[in-house]
Amino acid sequence: MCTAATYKTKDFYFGRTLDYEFSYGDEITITPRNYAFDFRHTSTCNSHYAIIGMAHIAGNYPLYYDAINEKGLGMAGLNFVGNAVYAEPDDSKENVAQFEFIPYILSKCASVSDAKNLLAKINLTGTPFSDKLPTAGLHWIIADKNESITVESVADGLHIYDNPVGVLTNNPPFETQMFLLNNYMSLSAKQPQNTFANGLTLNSYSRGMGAIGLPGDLSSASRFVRVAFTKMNSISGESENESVSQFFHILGSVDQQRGCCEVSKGKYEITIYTSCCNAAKGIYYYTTYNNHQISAVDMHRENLDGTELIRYPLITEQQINFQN
Ligand SMILES: C[C@H](CCC(=O)NCCS(=O)(=O)O)[C@H]1CC[C@H]2[C@@H]3[C@H](O)C[C@@H]4C[C@H](O)CC[C@]4(C)[C@H]3C[C@H](O)[C@]12C
Repeated sequence: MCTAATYKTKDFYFGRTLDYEFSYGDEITITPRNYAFDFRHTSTCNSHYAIIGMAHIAGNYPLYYDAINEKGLGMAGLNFVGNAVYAEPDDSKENVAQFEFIPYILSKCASVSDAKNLLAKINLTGTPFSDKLPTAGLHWIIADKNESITVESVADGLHIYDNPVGVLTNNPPFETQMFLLNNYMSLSAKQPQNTFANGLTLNSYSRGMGAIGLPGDLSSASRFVRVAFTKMNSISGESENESVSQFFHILGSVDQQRGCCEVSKGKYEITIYTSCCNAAKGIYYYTTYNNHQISAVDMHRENLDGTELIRYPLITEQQINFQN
């Protein structure tokens, strides 16, 4: 399972949890402006916006899971297994392989509005990266400081939805996730009023009773509701530390602990990493399952006019701050 979320204070923040039972070998990867993107079906793109995000690098190619570009646009891919259906290449459109969808959009678009225009010309194909890395069944969230959209490629084509909550999880399809929110419209951050029935006295005996009914399990549909409620009721200061801290708390509401989600005998899905990008400043913050200390890579501390990928392996060991 995975969850992506957006958050706005003074700056715009974008991130996700990556939940899985194993890691492909992920690195914070900066693609500078002059790295040549050899897109599979279209021409090579020699000059583009710089990108920072989490990627598995294969054959010097950044296979991004989630990233932002220097213009403040963010994009993340989340599992959509069983529903994702990609197209065959079509000569009348710009064919983009699913593994290059994030770099394709982030290298060319400065905003969601740009992305919408480009998406109208795109045919998303199932072309695999290699026989070792077959096609991943995903759907995507694309967001900037003003708006978010969800992109789903399904049996009847490519769908682009406005995403007014700015969150995404996995199955079922996004429209159904949004519809299911109707079931939770009476939840509140405030204490509830007794509307149960006339003539019966009921009392709020604990704080937090306005959100009784908020689902607590790890299913994708439940995480969607939980993170939407948490994010949309979130209040924090506007400073960088307060904003980043609050963002990790939002995604902390859907954190996955080893042992609670068995995917096959003895194998458990966990939150491998949690990311939080300051999309305005080009900073990628992250924590990992075993390291809750926030680490960060700032794209603007690198030469963004270069031609080679810049890679930072994840710091996965906890650094406990002993005070005595
Ligand atoms: C497994 C990851 C998604 C995690 C997730 O959504 N878990 C939820 C599980 S479930 O639905 O609830 O069962 C996805 C997100 C991005 C994916 C990677 C990126 O798409 C980049 C390449 C794409 C290649 O086709 C396959 C390898 C790969 C390197 C992908 C491996 C894997 O499918 C990743 C890492």
